[in-house]
Amino acid sequence: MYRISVESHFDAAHFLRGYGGKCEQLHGHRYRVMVKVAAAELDDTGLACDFTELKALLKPVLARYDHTLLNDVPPFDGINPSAENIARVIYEALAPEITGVTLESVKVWESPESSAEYSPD
Ligand SMILES: Nc1nc2c(c(=O)[nH]1)N=C([C@H](O)[C@H](O)COP(=O)(O)OP(=O)(O)OP(=O)(O)O)CN2
Ligand SMILES: [Zn+2]
Repeated sequence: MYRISVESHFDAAHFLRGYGGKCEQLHGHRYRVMVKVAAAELDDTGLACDFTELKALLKPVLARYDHTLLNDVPPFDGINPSAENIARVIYEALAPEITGVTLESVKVWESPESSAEYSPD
């Protein structure tokens, strides 16, 4: 099995409703996002999945959230924009777009020290 990943980022503000601490206040992050896919075989070019194509699929998904207040952007107007929820929402947006390889997980960093990763199993 081959596993490959691409990374990108977006900048956004958020707050965590009901958190009961400092993160309930409006603040911002440069969110780093890693997408991992797996493939059993390589194509004739020797690629499991073209990094460029994968990044092109990720770009419009992250553009929905870049330079926004996440709490105003669906579905985060209804669920908290935690790193966990952001990772799952990005996974679910990407999954239908990815063909020929398996989308394994999406990982979101709020800071260099703090991240959440979502995979459906
Ligand atoms: N499991 C999670 N815990 C927390 C999340 C989250 O998404 N998932 N988010 C937050 C806040 O968004 C907060 O911005 C991040 O908290 P923290 O890393 O503690 O804050 P700092 O970046 O200011 O780090 P310091 O080490 O305190 O400087 C909280 N928890
Ligand atoms: Zn935060």
